Amino acid sequence: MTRKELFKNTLRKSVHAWKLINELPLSDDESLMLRHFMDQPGFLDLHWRMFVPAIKGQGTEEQKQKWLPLANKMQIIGCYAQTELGHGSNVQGLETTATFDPQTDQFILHSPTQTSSKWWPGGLGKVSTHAVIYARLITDGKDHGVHGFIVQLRNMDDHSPLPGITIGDIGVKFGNGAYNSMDNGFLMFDKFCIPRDQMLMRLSKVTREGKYVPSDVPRQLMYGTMVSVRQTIVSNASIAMARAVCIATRYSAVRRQFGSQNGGIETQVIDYKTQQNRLFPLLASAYAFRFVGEWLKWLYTDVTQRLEASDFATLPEAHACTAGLKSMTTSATSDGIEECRKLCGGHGYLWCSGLPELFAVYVPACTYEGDNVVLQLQVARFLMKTVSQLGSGKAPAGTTAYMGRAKHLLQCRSSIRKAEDWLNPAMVLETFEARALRMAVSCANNLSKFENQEQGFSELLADLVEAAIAHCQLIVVSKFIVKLEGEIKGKGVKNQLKNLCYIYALHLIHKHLGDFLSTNSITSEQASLANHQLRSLYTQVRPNAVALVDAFDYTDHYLGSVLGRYDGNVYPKLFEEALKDPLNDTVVPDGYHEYIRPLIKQHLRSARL
Ligand SMILES: CCCCCCCCCC/C=C\CCCCCCC/C=C/C(=O)SCCNC(=O)CCNC(=O)[C@H](O)C(C)(C)COP(=O)(O)OP(=O)(O)OC[C@H]1O[C@@H](n2cnc3c(N)ncnc32)[C@H](O)[C@@H]1OP(=O)(O)O
Ligand SMILES: Cc1cc2nc3c(=O)[nH]c(=O)nc-3n(C[C@H](O)[C@H](O)[C@H](O)COP(=O)(O)OP(=O)(O)OC[C@H]3O[C@@H](n4cnc5c(N)ncnc54)[C@H](O)[C@@H]3O)c2cc1C
Repeated sequence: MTRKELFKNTLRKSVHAWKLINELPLSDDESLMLRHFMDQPGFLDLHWRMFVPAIKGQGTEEQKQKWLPLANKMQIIGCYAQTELGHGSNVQGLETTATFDPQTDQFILHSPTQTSSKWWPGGLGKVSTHAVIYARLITDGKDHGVHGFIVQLRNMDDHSPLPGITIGDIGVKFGNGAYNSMDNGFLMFDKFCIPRDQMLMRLSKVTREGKYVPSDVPRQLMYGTMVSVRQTIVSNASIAMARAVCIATRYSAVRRQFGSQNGGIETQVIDYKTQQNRLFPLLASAYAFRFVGEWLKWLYTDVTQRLEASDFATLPEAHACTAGLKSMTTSATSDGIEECRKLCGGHGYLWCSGLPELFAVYVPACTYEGDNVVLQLQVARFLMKTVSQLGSGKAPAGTTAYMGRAKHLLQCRSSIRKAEDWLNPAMVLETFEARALRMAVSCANNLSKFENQEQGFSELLADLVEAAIAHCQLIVVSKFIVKLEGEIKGKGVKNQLKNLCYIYALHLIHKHLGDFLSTNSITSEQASLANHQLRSLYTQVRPNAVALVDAFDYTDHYLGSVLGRYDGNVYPKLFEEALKDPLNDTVVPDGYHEYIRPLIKQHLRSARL
């Protein structure tokens, strides 16, 4: 499809989905499932996942009563317009202004520079009638920082932009199809007025007289919508990883290369240890991200209930966990999808493998809802704070509880003696805890050598990100182990999950061996025992690998991959797909008479001469 056709088709699908949700009707969970199978980014994502939650989280009761019924019936369509041309990560650096005018009781929204143009919001370019806009609030000449506002963008009769608003699509993005179904947009305000009651005032307020009343709760609650989406992105990472792994695993069982003596049957590529060493950790990651996603959903629900009761104690941890896990799982999944493409050899590069589009549509997850490095630095700040409070009497809790055992973890030596010890959950956990704590403490020690903490932080950014990743990996490993300790129906299933859990942990040790050795969390002998155990786990997973991806229960239609077909009938179907290509509509291609024939004839003529 052309961009215009793709966009229009996405409108058609979205509206059809909305109709089904209402007619059947579907519950919230079923609607989410429908979105999942629609399988295309579109304006509904931003309306339901960001616009509505922003009003719910930051609006007053009156604002919710006014706007939510309209939004819930989709009589207005909204998006989340925060990022600008000049600033995305640095939210405090946004430039759009919202100046209160006491004469008219309105805010005047203005884009003072080109870099202040809103740039990127999904659904903004062509669809949304409304947006939650983030802008600097100015009253009586004083800048109070960034706040949210509900703004109507387009005329409800003919969809034209309201006077004072310039709006459009930012253009084609990475890949063919992929995220181009979405109208990511730009927006400029030219002294555009909105009534005062359209500032989202649950946190801070502006009175009729123009007095600014600051929030009596943490101002970071304004970032709550991002926290909520980051949490869902972790579960989505598992879905995307599982999809790529399903394709690569099934195809690896079908594909044969080498290994036959005198014309016998060749080896299935899945039997090569190199293939297993690249594929099985990704299979394990798909499961691991699912379990940590379930746990994160619980954590998010818990913090939401606490916030409603004005208990803000766990907010920093919820922020660190959602930010860090969003970052870690999306980076691993993007890399994993690309690895799956390579695991499928040349055919993985074909569009009909399903992997190129999956990669193209998935990879912006490393950037949206917070650049992955910027988010790990938030985790690092949280860790540095926690380390600095050790010994102050305030015991670290939740995912940093292990830091409370700093004395032991800083000096303990791993008691792994034989390869099977690497299947001991306590020993594995302690190894990850020691590595994470030692990396964090080492950063904190290095930071303390700087007179200026912020300067030190800047200097040590790369180390801090590594410490943050180590902490996040510990969370994933620990939640996998907790899952195994819970009730799992069927001994066979439990055994398979156990194998995957230890593959996940041991492959991380192998991949980050430098960290584990340099922090003395393990010795090189213990590292080689881990490798030995990993190879043995691969052998145990091998006979069940295809069943473990069949368990994701993806239909062929959803996978959209010739290589990942359930029936393994890959080669005839590759031919079928090739023959569908428009280039094969004619035997002699368009352009032959114009370019190829004259070229060949010229050679023939010169040959005769
Ligand atoms: C084959 C075809 C397949 C098709 C498949 C289709 C499938 C598609 C898959 C996708 C499906 C669904 C996806 C879901 C839908 C996703 C839609 C995505 C749309 C994207 C939207 C966006 O991107 S919106 C914009 C997001 N922007 C950001 O994330 C900006 C990042 N920056 C920030 O968050 C902040 O500025 C930053 C945290 C970096 C710093 O903030 P700042 O105010 O400067 O604060 P600091 O001074 O650093 O910190 C102050 C203290 O506040 C703490 N803190 C910061 N943030 C929070 C928070 N959120 N909550 C709580 N506390 C917070 C911070 O830690 C500091 O604390 P301290 O104690 O003072 O140290
Ligand atoms: C597909 C897609 C959809 C989007 N949808 C929306 C939407 O609906 N609404 C919306 O408001 N926004 C949206 N965005 C914008 C998105 O949220 C931002 O692009 C994202 O937050 C990153 O910000 P940035 O572009 O400013 O990156 P930058 O911050 O400019 O990042 C550039 C580089 O600088 C590095 N960097 C930046 N700051 C630091 C630092 N402090 N320390 C170290 N390194 C740093 C980053 O790691 C990165 O390598 C979308 C983006 C994409 C790609």
